[in-house]
Amino acid sequence: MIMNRLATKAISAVARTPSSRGFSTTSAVDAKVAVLGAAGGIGQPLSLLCKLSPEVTELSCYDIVGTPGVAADLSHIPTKSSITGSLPSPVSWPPRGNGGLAETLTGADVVVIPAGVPRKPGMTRDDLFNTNAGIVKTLVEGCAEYCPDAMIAIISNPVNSTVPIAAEVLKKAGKYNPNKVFGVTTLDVCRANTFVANHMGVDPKDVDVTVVGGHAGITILPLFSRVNGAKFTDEELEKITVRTQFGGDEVVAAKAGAGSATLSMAYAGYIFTENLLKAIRGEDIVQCAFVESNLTDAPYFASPVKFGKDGVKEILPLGELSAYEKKWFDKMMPELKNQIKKGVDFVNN
Ligand SMILES: NC(=O)c1ccc[n+]([C@@H]2O[C@H](COP(=O)([O-])OP(=O)(O)OC[C@H]3O[C@@H](n4cnc5c(N)ncnc54)[C@H](O)[C@@H]3O)[C@@H](O)[C@H]2O)c1
Ligand SMILES: O=C(O)C[C@H](O)C(=O)O
Repeated sequence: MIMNRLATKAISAVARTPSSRGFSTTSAVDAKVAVLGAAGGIGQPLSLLCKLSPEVTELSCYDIVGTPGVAADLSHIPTKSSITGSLPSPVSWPPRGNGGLAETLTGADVVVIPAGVPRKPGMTRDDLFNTNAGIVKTLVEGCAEYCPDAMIAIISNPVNSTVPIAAEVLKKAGKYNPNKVFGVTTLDVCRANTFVANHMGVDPKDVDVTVVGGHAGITILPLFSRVNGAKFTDEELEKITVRTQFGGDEVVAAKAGAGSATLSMAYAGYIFTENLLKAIRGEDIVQCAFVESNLTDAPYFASPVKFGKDGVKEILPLGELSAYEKKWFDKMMPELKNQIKKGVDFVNN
């Protein structure tokens, strides 16, 4: 329930904000958000949503291409947040300062990372590892140097490996705070909510599915047994569970070589980010996230997490799984642990 209430509130905030007449005055405290990979399929709409958000006062967009244009474009939207766009070289919009990662990250409260290549049909998320592991490593090294206290929200796939990569990079730099590094699994929750609401014939805002595990195929485990009033035949439950686990593949297939989910991910990334900013401002927030965790014998696990101003405040108990969910849980664990280990080894070997 909590996440959906927040999602609804967040959307109504957006709906109010982009008036050509005025500027939102909702946020009381300055908050800088940096989007790394901001010129990409996710990065552009995510940056747009951040520019519209009353929770963001400063938005810095970074990519290896295109960000001066993205920033100049977004800067014409009449919301009160300031905006910059930087490339790795000292090129930025507006043309001042040194650009680069240093300017992008210095002073950031939240860093959101959708940088990296997306899947094509026939690929798994793990097939992205060779390219994206290095990208995430370099960007998080920048975070360690320029914004060691920021919360880091990782979207780049494979999330089950890129989050451990980020943690190991920060450990090496002596800057790791496990409460401030998260993999974004919100899109799995969005999909589960949408699919179950369609099944039940209710408004998606009235359901909030807990999704645990990781973010790849069978490591995604939606706990539909906890949805009040939901009734499934065995066949229906299997269908909706597998559809949630492989929702990403559905989009990759439909895009037919042009990438993976971007618009729904921008929405999900924005909800996650805005919730972090609300937590920083003192609201108690509960949302699912892939974090360092001792709930299971996997060192990282996605589950409902309570967030406060310093990041993770409490990882909520997993609770009891149904027999059907336990079957998936047992199947998922070896895969999840392998993908985590692959990320840890990438930095240390
Ligand atoms: N966590 C999730 O639920 C989820 C959902 C959808 C997509 N994703 C992942 O998000 C990533 C991005 O997807 P997309 O569709 O936006 O891809 P995209 O190719 O459209 O955009 C990626 C952007 O990253 C930039 N980039 C590459 N190397 C960079 C670097 N070193 N520094 C800064 N920027 C760099 C590219 O220039 C590009 O603009 C993919 O890995 C995809 O699998 C995750
Ligand atoms: O499926 C993908 O490769 C992108 C993303 O992880 C998703 O779940 O949509």
